[in-house]
Amino acid sequence: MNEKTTADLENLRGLIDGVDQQLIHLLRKRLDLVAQVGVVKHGAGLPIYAPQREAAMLAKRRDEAQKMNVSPQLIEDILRRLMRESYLNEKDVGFKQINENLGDVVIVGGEGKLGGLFSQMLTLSGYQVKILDKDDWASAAQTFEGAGLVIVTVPISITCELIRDKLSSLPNDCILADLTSVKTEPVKAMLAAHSGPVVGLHPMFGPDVGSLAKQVVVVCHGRDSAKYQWLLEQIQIWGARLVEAEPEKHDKAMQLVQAMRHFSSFVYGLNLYKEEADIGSLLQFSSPIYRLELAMVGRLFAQSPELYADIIFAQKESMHAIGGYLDNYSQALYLLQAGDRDAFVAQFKEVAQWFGDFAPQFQRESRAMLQSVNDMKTD
Ligand SMILES: C=C(O[C@@H]1C=C(C(=O)O)C=C[C@H]1O)C(=O)O
Repeated sequence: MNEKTTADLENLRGLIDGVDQQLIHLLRKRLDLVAQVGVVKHGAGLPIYAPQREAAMLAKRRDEAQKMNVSPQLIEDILRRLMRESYLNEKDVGFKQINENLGDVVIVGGEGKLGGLFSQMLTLSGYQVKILDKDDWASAAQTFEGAGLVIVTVPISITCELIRDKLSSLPNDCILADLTSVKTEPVKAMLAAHSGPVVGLHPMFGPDVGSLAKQVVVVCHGRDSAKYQWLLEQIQIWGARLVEAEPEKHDKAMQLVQAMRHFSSFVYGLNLYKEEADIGSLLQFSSPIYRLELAMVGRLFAQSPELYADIIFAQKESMHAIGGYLDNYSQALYLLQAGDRDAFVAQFKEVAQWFGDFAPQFQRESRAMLQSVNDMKTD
C-alpha cells in the first residue's frame, strides 16, 4: 500500500469508527426507552412481546430504508436483533403478578434446569416459590400445605410414579401441573392422583433460552380450566405463545419433533465418532449449512445424556417412527447403490411437491440462519 492509500484508509476508518460510536450512543438511548416501556407494561400487566407493534414498526422502517437506498433486510435484521435484546432487558423489571392470592408455588424437581427457569420466572412475577427436590421428601407434607400450585418437573421415567405416590394428598383447590415432554400418561396420572385443577404443560424450549418471548408452551387441559386460566395468562405475560393440544396428538407429534430429531442427531454424532472424523479439519472445509448441521449435532453432546435418553425412550411408539426412517434410508441408499439417478430425481420431485409452499419458506428462513452462521466465523 502506498502512503496515500494508507492515509485515505485511515481517514475513512476514523469516520466509520465515529459512526459506530454514535451507534452505541443510539443503542443506549433505545435500551433506556425500552426499559421505560418495560416499566409501563409491568404496571399494566401487558406481555413483553408485542407482535403487532413489531410488524408495524418493521414495515415502516423497511419502507424508510428503501427510500434512503438502505437494504430493507438490513434494517429488519438489525431491529430484530435489537428486539431480542429488549425481551432480555424487560425481564429486569419483573412481570405483573396475575394471581395475587395464590399461596405458594411448589416446584417438584426445581433444582433441575427447566424447574430453575420456571422458578425464576415465577419469582420475577412476585410468587413465593418453594423447591422440593430428591432429598426434601421428609418435609414434603408441610411444604404442600400452603401450596396453590404444584409443578412437577422431574425426569420422564419417574414422573408418573412420583405423581401417583407422592402427590395424592395435595390441598383440594391446589393446581397440579407438569412440564414433562410427553403428556398422555402424566396428565392421566395427575387426574387420578388429584381431584382439583390439573393442567399438563410442555415448554417447547430448553432452559438456556434467555427469554420466553415467542417461545411455545403446549397446554393439555386436564380439569377445572377456569381455576388455572391465570397461569396461562401469566405464561403469556412472559411473552410465550400457548398452543392447546390433546395429549395424544401432542405425543404423536413429539415422536417426530423430539424422538426422531434427537435420535438422528445422536446417530450422526455416533457416525462421526466411529469414522474417526477430524472435526477441526472438517470445519475448515465446512460450508455454512454443514457448520449449522455440526452445531445442531454437536450441541446435543454438550448436554445431559440422561435427558436425551429420557426424551428418546419416553414413548415406545417412537421406535416405529425411527424404524420407518431407517427403512426409507435403506431404500434411498439402494437407489445410490444401483446407480439409479433418475429414480432419485423422481423421488426428490415427489417429496418437493409434497412439501409445497413450506419448501421455499424454509429456504428463506435458513438463508438468514446461514448468513448469521457465516457472520459468526472469526478465523
Ligand atoms: C419495546 C416494546 O416491547 C417489545 C420490544 C420492541 C422493540 O424493541 O422495539 C417492540 C415490541 C415488543 O415486542 C414495545 O412494545 O414497544
